[in-house]
Amino acid sequence: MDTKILTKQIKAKNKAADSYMTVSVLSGIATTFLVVWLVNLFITEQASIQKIILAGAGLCLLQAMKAIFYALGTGRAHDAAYRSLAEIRLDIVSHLKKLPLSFFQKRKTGDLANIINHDVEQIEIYLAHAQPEIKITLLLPLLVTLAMLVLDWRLGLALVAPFPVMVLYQKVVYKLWDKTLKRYNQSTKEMSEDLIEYISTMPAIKAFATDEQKTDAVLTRMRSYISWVKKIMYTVSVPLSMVQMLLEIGLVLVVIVGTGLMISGQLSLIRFILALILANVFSSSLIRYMSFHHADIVLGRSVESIATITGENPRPDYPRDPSLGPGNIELRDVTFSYDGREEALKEVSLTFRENTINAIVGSSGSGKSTIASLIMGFWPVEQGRVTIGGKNIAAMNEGDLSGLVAIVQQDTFLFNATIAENIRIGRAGASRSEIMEAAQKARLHEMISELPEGYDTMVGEGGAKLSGGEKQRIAIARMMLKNAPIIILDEATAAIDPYNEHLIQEAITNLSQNKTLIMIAHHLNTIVNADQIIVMDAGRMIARGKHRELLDTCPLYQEMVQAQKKVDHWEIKQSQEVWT
Ligand SMILES: Nc1ncnc2c1ncn2[C@@H]1O[C@H](COP(=O)(O)OP(=O)(O)OP(=O)(O)O)[C@@H](O)[C@H]1O
Repeated sequence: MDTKILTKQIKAKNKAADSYMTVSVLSGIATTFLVVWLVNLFITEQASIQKIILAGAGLCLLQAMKAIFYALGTGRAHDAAYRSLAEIRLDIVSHLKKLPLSFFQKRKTGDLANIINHDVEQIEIYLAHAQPEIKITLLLPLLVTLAMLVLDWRLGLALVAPFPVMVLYQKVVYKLWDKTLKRYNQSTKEMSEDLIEYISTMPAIKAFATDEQKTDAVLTRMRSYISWVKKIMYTVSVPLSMVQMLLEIGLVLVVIVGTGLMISGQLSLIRFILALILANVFSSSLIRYMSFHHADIVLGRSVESIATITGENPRPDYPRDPSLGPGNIELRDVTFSYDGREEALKEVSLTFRENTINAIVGSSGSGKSTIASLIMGFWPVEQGRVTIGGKNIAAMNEGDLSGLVAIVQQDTFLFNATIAENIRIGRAGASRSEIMEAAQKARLHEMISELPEGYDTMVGEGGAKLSGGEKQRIAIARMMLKNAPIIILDEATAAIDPYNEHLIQEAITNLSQNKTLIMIAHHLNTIVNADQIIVMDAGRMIARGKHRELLDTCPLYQEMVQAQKKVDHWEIKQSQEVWT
């Protein structure tokens, strides 16, 4: 959704609120006329008890109407604003879900969070407060000008004489506001990006307490934000007081022209009083209009930010295909780059046959995880193709693809919810006994049973209360529930204690029965029995075969096995040193 459509949707007429506000304004104007009529009665000595009671009752009624209809109008406006706010947030969130991962690579979390919180909030301010007020504050001067022209055309002209100057001045001021707001928004965005990054990297910041410069950088950003807040205050308040001055020139002109007319006998005192009251209403409501119009500019900026999300093209929504089955996975001449510059994969062609155990090995950065990401459809493949069961995944429905492939990543993401809820992510609606069965197969059940609250234990933010190995097994339990025919396992690089590693191996064996398994292996001893091992080097596949074949034919594989043996020997030596 682009800026224009979004603005139109936001500003869509709220007829009920508009009509209530109009009645409220008309009641206010009628009150003014009634007061003038009452004053006239006293001046012309025509006031009687009945007339005074009548005017009093009329005033009470009009004031009550003004207040009641104003409350109804703003109530409706608030109602529409909160509905609109919720709808826009839901639209953004559902749109985000459809966007490819490349989008999240380009944008920072703090920036997106700022748009969803701060920018969307501006829409509420506009719809609930500014929009109804802008309408009143515009309607009022219009009616007042008409009334003034009817009262005396010369006074009407005197009132609106400074108006053209004010319009010109306003144009200049709006440009200034717009420019300052742009910088202010940028500063808000940078500050929230930095703050979120700062909080999420707190362990690293603490670890480098003496040398770290991040805190200073965050403080500098905050100071810059505060200075922009101050600038915004000045750029709004100073021009507003100038506008006030310009408008009061109209009031002064009415006083001068009115006095002249009164002296020459062309204007009665009562009409002069009415003109002064009307001129006052005119200038005060135009000043309010100007200050609320500022919200219009803020809205424009917020809509622009929101459109940077909603205007992004989502992955095409292909229809679901019930005939889709697993089959072989093939990569044909795949060349892929994350940033359009460096190639992470170069002309890779390979096949993972259905129901086989496969491993991908290679040095760090050789492209192993990239192969997994492309099979998962996380990134679009622009050169070459990836097929499952002969069907190009680029033309598959997202749900279909996700039903076929499951991934256990190095960093398992856990929600701050209970263990049971975190496992249920594998299949919404899974029963308690299915969750427990999955946990048993993932070798988690014993550990969970020892917790005081068992499956209802909260895991903490990002699974903070669980160990790395436990988190991985939760991910495996999720995959058990999901029961996808293809499993990709991105083995953890960090060392896991032998007991946990043994449990994870058992869990993986349970998970991968009668499935196609692709392991991105860092520990070569886990893959000696694989049906196929792919050796990657600098984005290219340089060999493939079984462990024995590769030991005979692939020098890089031999080197890797030798290096692994050294590490294993070192680890055994280390543990012996500990025990002796
Ligand atoms: N999201 C990303 N954006 C930009 N470049 C990336 C991204 N992910 C990986 N790369 C780059 O692509 C190349 C291949 O990375 P990949 O993660 O596939 O390697 P890997 O073999 O899995 O490494 P490791 O064993 O360290 O996990 C590397 O040069 C890496 O820097």
